[in-house]
Amino acid sequence: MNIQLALDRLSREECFDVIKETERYIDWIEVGTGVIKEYGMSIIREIKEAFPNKVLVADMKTCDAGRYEAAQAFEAGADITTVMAFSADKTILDTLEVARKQGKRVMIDLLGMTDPTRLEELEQLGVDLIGLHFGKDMQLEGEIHTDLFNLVESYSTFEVAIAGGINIGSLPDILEKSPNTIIVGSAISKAEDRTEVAKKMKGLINAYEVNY
Ligand SMILES: O=C(CO)[C@H](O)[C@H](O)COP(=O)(O)O
Repeated sequence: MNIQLALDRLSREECFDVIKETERYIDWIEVGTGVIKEYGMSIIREIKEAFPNKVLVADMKTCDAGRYEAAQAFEAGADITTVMAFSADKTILDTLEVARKQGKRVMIDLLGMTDPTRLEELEQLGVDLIGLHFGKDMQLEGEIHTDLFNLVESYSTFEVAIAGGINIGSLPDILEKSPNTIIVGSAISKAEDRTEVAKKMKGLINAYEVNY
């Protein structure tokens, strides 16, 4: 099970600080949408150059012009780019094609998605990696719940990531659902001792995997 460190609402310098302080305990690095909007593709390039052995996720949240945006992200060094589940099928197919040609991947972000038939369609389109997502603004009114997994429980073909305010308190319930990747942003990046929080979260994951 991977930890994907999400870098959101951080300056360029803070992004590097957070990675350096936690790199022993994280597997994937996500350059957040807001950070990409602030610094452009150059921050993806710089982070990949500095940490070439980490899988780099560009949280592009693409919803149109898929071919162009996927190429942009991959050219900058991303290994995975994100595309919204509500996008047109053509957008999703185009991004998957660009990814396949370059040996890269697309993560489909299910933010706001409640329609199980869309999952069926995504599977038929060839999607293999999806992100369950309890959004930042939704977090102001509640907490992530494992009900999110209901959307994908009848599918064994998807590799599943999950995001949305996951912290040390909510991690044990999430672990019970055995996602492939746990995306953690503010619980680590805004912590006083980031190293300690990342270490504890990785420790909980390792302990769960040993006993599973
Ligand atoms: O995609 C995102 C926001 O749209 C974040 O990367 C994701 O929600 C993880 O961050 P946090 O743990 O702070 O919620």
